[in-house]
Amino acid sequence: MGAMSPTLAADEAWPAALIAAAEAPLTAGTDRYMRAAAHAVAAAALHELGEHRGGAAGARVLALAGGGHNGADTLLAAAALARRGCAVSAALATDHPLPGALHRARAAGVRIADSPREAVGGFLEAGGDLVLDGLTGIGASGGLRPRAAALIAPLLDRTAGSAAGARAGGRPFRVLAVDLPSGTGVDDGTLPGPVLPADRTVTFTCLKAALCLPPACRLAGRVEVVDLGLPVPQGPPIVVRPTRSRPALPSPGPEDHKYTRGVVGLWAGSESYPGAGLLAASGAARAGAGMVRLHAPRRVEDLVLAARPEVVPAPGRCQAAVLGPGTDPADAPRAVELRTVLSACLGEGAALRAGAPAVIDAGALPLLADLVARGGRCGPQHLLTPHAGEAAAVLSALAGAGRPDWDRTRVESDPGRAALRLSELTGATVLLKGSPTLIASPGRPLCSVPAGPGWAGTAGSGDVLAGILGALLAGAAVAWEEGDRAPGAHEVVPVAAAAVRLHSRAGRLASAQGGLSAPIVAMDIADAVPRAWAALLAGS
Ligand SMILES: NC(=O)C1=CN([C@@H]2O[C@H](COP(=O)(O)OP(=O)(O)OC[C@H]3O[C@@H](n4cnc5c(N)ncnc54)[C@H](OP(=O)(O)O)[C@@H]3O)[C@@H](O)[C@H]2O)[C@@H](O)CC1
Ligand SMILES: Nc1ncnc2c1ncn2[C@@H]1O[C@H](COP(=O)(O)OP(=O)(O)O)[C@@H](O)[C@H]1O
Repeated sequence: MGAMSPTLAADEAWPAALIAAAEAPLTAGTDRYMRAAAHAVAAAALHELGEHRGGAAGARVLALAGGGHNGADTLLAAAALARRGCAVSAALATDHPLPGALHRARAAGVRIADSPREAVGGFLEAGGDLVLDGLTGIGASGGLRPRAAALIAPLLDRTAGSAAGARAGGRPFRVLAVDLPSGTGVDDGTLPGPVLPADRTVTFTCLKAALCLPPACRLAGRVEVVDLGLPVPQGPPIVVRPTRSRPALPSPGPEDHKYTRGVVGLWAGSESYPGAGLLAASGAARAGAGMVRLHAPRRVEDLVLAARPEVVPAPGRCQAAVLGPGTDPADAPRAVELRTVLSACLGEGAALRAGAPAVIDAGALPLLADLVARGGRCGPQHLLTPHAGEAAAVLSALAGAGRPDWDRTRVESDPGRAALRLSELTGATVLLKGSPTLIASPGRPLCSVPAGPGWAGTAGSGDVLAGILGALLAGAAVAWEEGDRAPGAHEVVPVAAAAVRLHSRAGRLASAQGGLSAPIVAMDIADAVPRAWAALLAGS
């Protein structure tokens, strides 16, 4: 291991097996790293107790510990809290805890319960303050085994919502997860069984997929990545979660003009959903498109031009197409028009430059599924933007007769796999929208982009995103056109991620009212894009 090996990756996740293999040469035969992990957990616990009850002295803490190193971290953290004056009980889910850690916990005054289940009951009856969840870490597989699950069951009863939809709020105690919430699918973010939602997770060295991918990541609370001095695994991560890096936003210079900034061709809106045309046009215009050319029925044109006189309702060259926001599948002539443009983007026909970048949204997704089922193939420059229901429909359409079907519930319970599968089947870059939005592109790690506040999940919000994507894609496509080449996934994903980050940040800024979050409408998100742009460029 070279001296320069990084020891912290706060935005990237590797599979558990690679993490374990990278750290094994250093951790064998020493408890130095577990002590460092325990120190970080205890510090976070003291912070939680400070917020929750004003201090640690006399606080009631319950440590749930399993038989692996994660349980040992937790017992050592419990010992540290006992030394700070907390009343700490440990409920063990194993007959074989790591002996050194158990001994130290006992010596520090941690009460090791003879009946772990009674210890949990006692914690609840006494109005306990903080649970340390150290049942399992990266060494776990499958859902929690019965003995561990029995320890969290009474705590879950005090947690708002069902097990799958549970959230940390609305209960009288805080939960701090060690490395990751026990029982989550470590490498895929699924929920194979019950999980105690955390208010906060202290994780070590790098992120874990369970902390980036829904539904598991929604149960992790605030995530903190701690540097223990252990090496980050070599090779590409499985998930990246871009929150710190500067996003791929263009910065036009004096030599630029509207055409070098990129023209968006927008096929959006219908008699039934006219507003989608305006929202998508606003997203594109606000996100720096040099020009937006609108292709829409007269009613939509009138609506858009009344609010956005800069939009051009005439055909002409464009660098990226946005197809489908608010288009009506029942409008047959319009479907033919969309299909022609879509076919050209896939390289079959002359309506648009062959292989032209495109955002394929809402009403255009079933048309795309049909084209791919007939042998068409997308490239990474084609961005599919389904929500879970639309992803299920496209996956089902492509699965073929007699193959196991995807439905919305299956997509929602394993969105990472759904996004990867959809990208594999189509060749496209897939943005599976939600909180967070997942981006899958051929040969790339999954990218998980945190969402704005829940208020951003409002009608038309996806139309605004489609417009923002179109603007950034058109801007990037100017260079791809000049080079007369199709871009690789490594060039497209940063553009897509930047657009989602802009949308999320705009949602957050629009919703912010005096430190709290208030309702917004989709147009508020479009209007806040310039502020979001500046905030992201400033690195704030
Ligand atoms: N090594 C070090 O110095 C450092 C390690 N670090 C920490 O160690 C963690 C990794 O430790 P680990 O490899 O021991 O695995 P861990 O996650 O504790 O779980 C294994 C235990 O759980 C059990 N178990 C398995 N599946 C289960 C299930 N479904 N339901 C219930 N139980 C299940 C399994 O039982 P078994 O299969 O052996 O019977 C075994 O007892 C890592 O996440 C980080 O926190 C850091 O402190 C850095 C320094
Ligand atoms: N809970 C949530 N928190 C934040 N953003 C969300 C949430 N749910 C959905 N979103 C975002 O809202 C948008 C909804 O898109 P979509 O379902 O296509 O809406 P529409 O078709 O009405 O425009 C997506 O960008 C999605 O990521």
